[in-house]
Amino acid sequence: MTSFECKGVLVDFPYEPYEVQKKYIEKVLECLQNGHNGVLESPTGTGKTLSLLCSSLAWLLAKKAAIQANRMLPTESNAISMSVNTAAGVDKNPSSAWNGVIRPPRIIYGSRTHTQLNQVMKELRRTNYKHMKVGIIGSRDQLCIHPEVMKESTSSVKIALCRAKVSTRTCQFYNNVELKSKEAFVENGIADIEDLVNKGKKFNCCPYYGSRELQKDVDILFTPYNYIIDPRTRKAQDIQFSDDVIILDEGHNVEKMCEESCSVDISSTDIALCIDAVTDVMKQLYDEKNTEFSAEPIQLKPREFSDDDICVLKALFLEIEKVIDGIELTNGTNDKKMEGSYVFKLLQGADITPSNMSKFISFLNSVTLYMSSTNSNAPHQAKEACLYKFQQFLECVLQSLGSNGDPKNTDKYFRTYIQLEQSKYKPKNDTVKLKELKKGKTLNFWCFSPGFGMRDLLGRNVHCIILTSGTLSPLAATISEIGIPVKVQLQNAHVIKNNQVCVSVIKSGPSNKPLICNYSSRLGQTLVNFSRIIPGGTLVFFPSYPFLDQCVNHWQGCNIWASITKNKSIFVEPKNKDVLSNVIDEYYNAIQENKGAMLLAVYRGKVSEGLDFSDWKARAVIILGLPYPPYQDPRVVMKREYLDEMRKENSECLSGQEWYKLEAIKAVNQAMGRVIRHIGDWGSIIFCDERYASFNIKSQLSVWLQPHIKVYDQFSIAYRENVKFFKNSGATMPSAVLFSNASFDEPAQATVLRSIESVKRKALEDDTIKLYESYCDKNEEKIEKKSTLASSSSSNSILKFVDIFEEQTIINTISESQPLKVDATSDLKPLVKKRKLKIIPNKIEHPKKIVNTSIKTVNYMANVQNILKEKDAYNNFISILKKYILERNCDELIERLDKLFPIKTQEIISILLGLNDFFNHEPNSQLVNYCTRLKEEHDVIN
Ligand SMILES: Nc1ncnc2c1ncn2[C@@H]1O[C@H](COP(=O)(O)OP(=O)(O)OP(=O)(O)O)[C@@H](O)[C@H]1O
Repeated sequence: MTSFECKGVLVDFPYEPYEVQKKYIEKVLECLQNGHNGVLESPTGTGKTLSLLCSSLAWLLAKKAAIQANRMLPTESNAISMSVNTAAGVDKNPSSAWNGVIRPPRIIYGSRTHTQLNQVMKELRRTNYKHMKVGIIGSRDQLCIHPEVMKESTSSVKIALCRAKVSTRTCQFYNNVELKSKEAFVENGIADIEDLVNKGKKFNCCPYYGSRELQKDVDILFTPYNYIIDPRTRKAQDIQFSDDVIILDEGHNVEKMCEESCSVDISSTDIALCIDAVTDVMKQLYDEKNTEFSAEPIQLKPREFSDDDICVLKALFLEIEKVIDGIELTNGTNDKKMEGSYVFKLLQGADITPSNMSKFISFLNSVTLYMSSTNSNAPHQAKEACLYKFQQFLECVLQSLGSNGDPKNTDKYFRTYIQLEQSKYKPKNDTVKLKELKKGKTLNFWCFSPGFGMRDLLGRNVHCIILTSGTLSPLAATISEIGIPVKVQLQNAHVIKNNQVCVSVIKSGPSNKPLICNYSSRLGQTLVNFSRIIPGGTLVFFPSYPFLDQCVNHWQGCNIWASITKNKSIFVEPKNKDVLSNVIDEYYNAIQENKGAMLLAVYRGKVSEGLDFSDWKARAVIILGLPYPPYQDPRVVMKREYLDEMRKENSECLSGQEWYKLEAIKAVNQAMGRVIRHIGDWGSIIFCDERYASFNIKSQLSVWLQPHIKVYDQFSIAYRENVKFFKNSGATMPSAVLFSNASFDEPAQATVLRSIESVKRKALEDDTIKLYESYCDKNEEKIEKKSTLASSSSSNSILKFVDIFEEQTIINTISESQPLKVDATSDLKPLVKKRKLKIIPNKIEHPKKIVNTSIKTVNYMANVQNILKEKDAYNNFISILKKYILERNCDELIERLDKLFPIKTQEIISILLGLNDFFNHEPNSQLVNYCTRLKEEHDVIN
């Protein structure tokens, strides 16, 4: 543990701080002392979390001391008082007082997920501040311990059921909150969600409500940041600020979340279910009256509305349904783009206006409460959830007026978009007829300004907001989007040395054709090559799931997939997040088994953030394409249009096109940040797309990475550089320990490693060398074994042969120094000379064995390409071949070839005849006869 002074504040730190940490801490203190907002970027692994925790809590102690000192020693001239006041900084909201007593602020620490917060809490345990009062906010999903509520599958039903039990005081755990929550939840130590649940069970006390009670009195409150940003969640959780400091860690998604949390939609089906819900309530009211005379009256919550109210509500929903039905969509596009306030006009048609909306919302709230307390069967709950959804819709629409209730805000920051309803969920019962669904519409109310939500947050008596992440580049764009005044900025360098990262932009693939995302074959061959030299884990990012699927299908249909799997086990990020953890476990296991693994994932997906890919879990990230948002997507179109309008008013605002491009870059920055996770980590970032060579794109990538970028025109040179990198780093980096010897799940592995004395370090290096040798030996063995196979057997699959043709769109003679174009370990005759690759610590092995290659095949395809010239014609040739192989219809083959080559030169006839060489196992006499005939004709003519 070390202590140092920064801006008059004494900061205790568990390690000797890195230079970048000192800079970071200084900026945090600048924000806290002056009440200024900050946007701070510091790459992953630079120890942001510790810096944030130690600096903010050190400042909080100074602030508390200042409050105390001012109470005891009110004279400004007092030296002690002056120094603590300097450290504490300005009193931005001097009115922050509880019961007349000035209350110190809280640090509200928001991160994206609870998993990330658990990591933060682990870091807190390492510090001298671990004894400060800690709170955590969780949802009912995470904290509820009532067996009946827990077994429900959807959050909205859980909420409804919980609220019903609380309001009728039928939850024993809730009933114990008042008595037992202090005993259960207040004690020394940092309790995470799991601890709260365990304590709740032990004391029979509700962790959700119990922990909520105590949150007002903590020093630091951990919460997923949607609880801070989303106004509706804030309200539901009763989160109020009082001169508190808001930290939004992992804040690269904050802009999106701000927009999302202020956007809503409602569909015709939802309204139909609301009508059903109200009809059910009417029936219930009728039954209620009848049960008054039954022998055992049912316990009901006293309702807060009359029978007449509920009839009015039904009439209102019928009116809304009519209004939505009556919206005329634009011919052709079947949608309608309108200004934000259009929603108010629609609602006015059903007599819902801004002035009566709040009343209406609380009326809806009492109806849903009544429903949840009286009936809990599934269809009933689905309807109740829709009623709740409509209530949320209205709340969001009302909030669009802003804190000052100005209708101009709605038009300035929001847009309405109406489209035909996509049937997301089918009605389970007869309540909604299908034909009604078909003509249904969805009313989207979208916020396009993250600044709207951020300004709202800032206006709620907060001391300052610090937005931080490893990837906020380009900073100016981020600041422009969040739309609040930002006085403190930082873009930190990395803590790693130059030899720990290799960044290559590769402009062309192994076949020397430009690398760009459309060509799955070229990308596939690139991956085949890299799969041979990257040790441990490799992450490959794709711009979208459809493109990922397309590549996987294509590669599985040819030899690419098989070639990669010989070097690495391949895993694909599933769309369903429930199975993701299994896939990740298997990926980790495959890496531990020494063969290594490759994980194909999508930008903005689960793999691109939040999972641990330190050390061997990702020694390389391969970047494919540029993940622009879907250009035609209505929301993307409207966001671009919105920004262009804003740009006219404010030249500092991003234009639609700028935003669109930056969205792609931000996703890339996030994905490539997976590779270096701590000071001892090392790895390669490989951009497989020529567009990254352009200044415009390069200059938007994370600042720390830019000096490392090397652009390669030729694949072979980039490949060799990477071979060298893996050889050198593998041999010299201390953290290149075999993780099978270390605890795989321990994120602080690096820290442990760093503390290993130099003697042990030598042993680690030896381990590293062994690891490389084992990779190398295995690889070599495989190559030798399979090469023999390949040369001894003739092509056993013509279909594969055709695929190879398709993959190898260019077939030039390849020098031995070049990387491989085709996998020599495949069952096919290799098309090119193959270099045997061996990675050893001190030198790169040069090819020893050259597999006999079919130059004839190479030349053949080159000739076909030469003659056909046009890409379409060449593709047609391949498809004719494929079809023939599948269907064996020789007449059709000849007929189509005849058309494809209308002029029959000697060369063309040779080509056609030459085809037979590739049909080794099935000589095609018809083709031979056809060619003979052509030759005779040709000879006659000439
Ligand atoms: N000065 C230091 N010396 C040694 N270890 C440190 C130092 N600072 C932080 N660490 C440790 O380094 C590890 C990596 O830091 P951490 O993950 O907090 O970085 P980060 O920048 O917060 O990353 P992320 O972007 O993922 O939040 C942690 O285990 C942390 O305890």
